[in-house]
Amino acid sequence: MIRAAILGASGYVGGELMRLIACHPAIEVGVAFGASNAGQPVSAVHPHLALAYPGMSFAAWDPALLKGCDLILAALPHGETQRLADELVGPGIPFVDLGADFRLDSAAEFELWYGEQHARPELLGKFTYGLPEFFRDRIKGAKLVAAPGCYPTAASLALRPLVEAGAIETKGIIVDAASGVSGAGRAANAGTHFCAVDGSFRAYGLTKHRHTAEMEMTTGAEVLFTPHLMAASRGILATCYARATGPCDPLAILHQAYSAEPFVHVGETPPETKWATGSNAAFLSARYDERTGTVVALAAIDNLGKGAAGQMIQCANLMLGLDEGAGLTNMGVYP
Ligand SMILES: NC(=O)C1=CN([C@@H]2O[C@H](COP(=O)(O)OP(=O)(O)OC[C@H]3O[C@@H](n4cnc5c(N)ncnc54)[C@H](OP(=O)(O)O)[C@@H]3O)[C@@H](O)[C@H]2O)C=CC1
Ligand SMILES: CC(=O)N[C@@H](CCC(=O)OP(=O)(O)O)C(=O)O
Repeated sequence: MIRAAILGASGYVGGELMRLIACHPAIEVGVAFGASNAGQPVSAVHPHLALAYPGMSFAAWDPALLKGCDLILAALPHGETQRLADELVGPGIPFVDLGADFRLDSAAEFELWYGEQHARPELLGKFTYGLPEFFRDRIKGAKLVAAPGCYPTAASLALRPLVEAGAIETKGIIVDAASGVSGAGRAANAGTHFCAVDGSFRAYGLTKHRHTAEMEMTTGAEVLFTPHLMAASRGILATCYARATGPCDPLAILHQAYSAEPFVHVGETPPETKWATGSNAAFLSARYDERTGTVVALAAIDNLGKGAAGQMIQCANLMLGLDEGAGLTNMGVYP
């Protein structure tokens, strides 16, 4: 078995990684690192995983514990992977990072969107962007992969084939996307606790959300992105609007682009976040509106699935030469 070290294992993404790995035929958890939860039993922090990890506790960070591990999966707060780069990159163990630290390949872009200097600019560009549907060949055999998070995954899956087909203009694309609250991590704050979210719906990060940079990098188009917070635990729905270059059939373009993709379903029915809950699936649809000359394209994913842990496992499978879908065969949970 391949032994995985998970950093941030006590968080929401970490828990989802451990849930997926519990059913993975070729990967097991070698060590699960926590920070404030170091020393706690896994079952105390992730009670739903009690049967899968009896007797396992979260370890405090110690790079010596990476010895004997064949894979590193990091789901840490922003900035932590830059700080730990020597310890994580140095040993040459295949490493999938879910943080945004190494997703962009230019220090200037990073500074522009994150408002801070990158601590390890020489490592930018050494990571492969972990969106298998577009960069599968580069991920296969890569040692360092930076997997995209939830919003860029959803928007890029919906838009990139339409840009590539020349069906939409590459200026003025609008992405309105809504996320479940788990997208903000386990710790609640004034904007994410129950009373703030229950029965409400709000936009945030107007015009400057940092994920805009990744959407532009992956689609090659100019994007105005507005994220919203929805009163649900999980799920992302991205609704994307673009001016058509002429009459087109965007649904046919998406069908063709993803016909061989194991985790992408293209259909006529506008997708719902709930279809993807607990799975690595992405559900897409699209229309051309003749009256306004607009294409509307939609993508629904689970932010913790295809938007996080599922994507990381899919990348790890490719990096390690395993079956791409290993450990990811479960369908969504519904209702
Ligand atoms: N939630 C989502 O849907 C998505 C999240 N991401 C990204 O994935 C990463 C993790 O997100 P998520 O799981 O939601 O976050 P959580 O806040 O739920 O979990 C964070 C994890 O990191 C640990 N941690 C906190 N501080 C440190 C530190 N200084 N050093 C080492 N470990 C630390 C925590 O340990 P402890 O709890 O023990 O203190 C916990 O295990 C973030 O970068 C996020 O932006 C990307 C895509 C989607
Ligand atoms: C609901 C919510 O707060 N979502 C987070 C996105 C989480 C995520 O995917 O973060 P990274 O891809 O940057 O790692 C946000 O908007 O900041």
